[in-house]
Amino acid sequence: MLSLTIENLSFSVRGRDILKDINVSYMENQMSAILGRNGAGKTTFIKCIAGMQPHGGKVTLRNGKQKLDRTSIAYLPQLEKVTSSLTAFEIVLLGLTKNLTWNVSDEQLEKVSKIIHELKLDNLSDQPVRSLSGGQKQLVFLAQAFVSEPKLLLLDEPTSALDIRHQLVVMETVAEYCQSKNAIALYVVHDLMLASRFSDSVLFLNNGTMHAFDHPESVLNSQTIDPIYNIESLIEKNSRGLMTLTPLKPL
Ligand SMILES: Nc1ncnc2c1ncn2[C@@H]1O[C@H](COP(=O)(O)OP(=O)(O)OP(=O)(O)O)[C@@H](O)[C@H]1O
Repeated sequence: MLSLTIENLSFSVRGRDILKDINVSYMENQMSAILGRNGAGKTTFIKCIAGMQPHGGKVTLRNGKQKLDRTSIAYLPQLEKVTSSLTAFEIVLLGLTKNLTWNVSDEQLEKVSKIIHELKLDNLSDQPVRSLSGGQKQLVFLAQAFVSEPKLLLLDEPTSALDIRHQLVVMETVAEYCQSKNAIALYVVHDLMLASRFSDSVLFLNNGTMHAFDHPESVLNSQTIDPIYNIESLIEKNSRGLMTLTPLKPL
């Protein structure tokens, strides 16, 4: 059984606490949203887990008794403007850089073709990524994250700048990946309704501390949300039992 355990995770810069004593754990097949205001520490949190940021405390990714290292983790940064003239195929191939040499093997090319096919990107394969739409780019970079078959996906705002349909496509693709590979996905997101729809748990960070960590239905309520964002909101359940949030006013 795959598990990710985070104990007393802390990070400070010049005496300022950016993250303080975060304790959370996740099990395989789980998707979990990381929520909080701008500057709350969300990106720093997933960078620490990815091993990209020196930190205090302990992060342990384990499959049964076996400890897994960074090669089992894929990190997808916030997509800035992509200006690369590499093709979609080449971008996905770069997801295998840990194992790439000057000679790319048929097996590696086959892996790339397979994931491109699974994400229905075949007809974009030869196009430079800079020519693709935001949604298409996001899927290409997800394919890059998937191609090494990581056990832990860390996604920083994978749905930002996407229309509603592409948000659903991306989130469903991640959910299917977690189920089929018995993986864990943590994703930073600002859309609370998307978090409620695609999470087994949500972590609310507030000024670098853990404000709440629980099932979405226990956490996504006005008592938790309003003080964090300093707003007044109306939160209701619709006929399908899913959350709807109407922001009423800033306080
Ligand atoms: N290496 C660093 N040196 C100095 N300050 C840092 C460093 N890393 C993060 N910070 C600060 O820590 C705070 C949290 O940053 P972080 O990017 O993690 O926030 P965030 O919740 O992801 O924000 P956003 O929603 O705006 O993307 C910010 O004030 C940021 O400036």
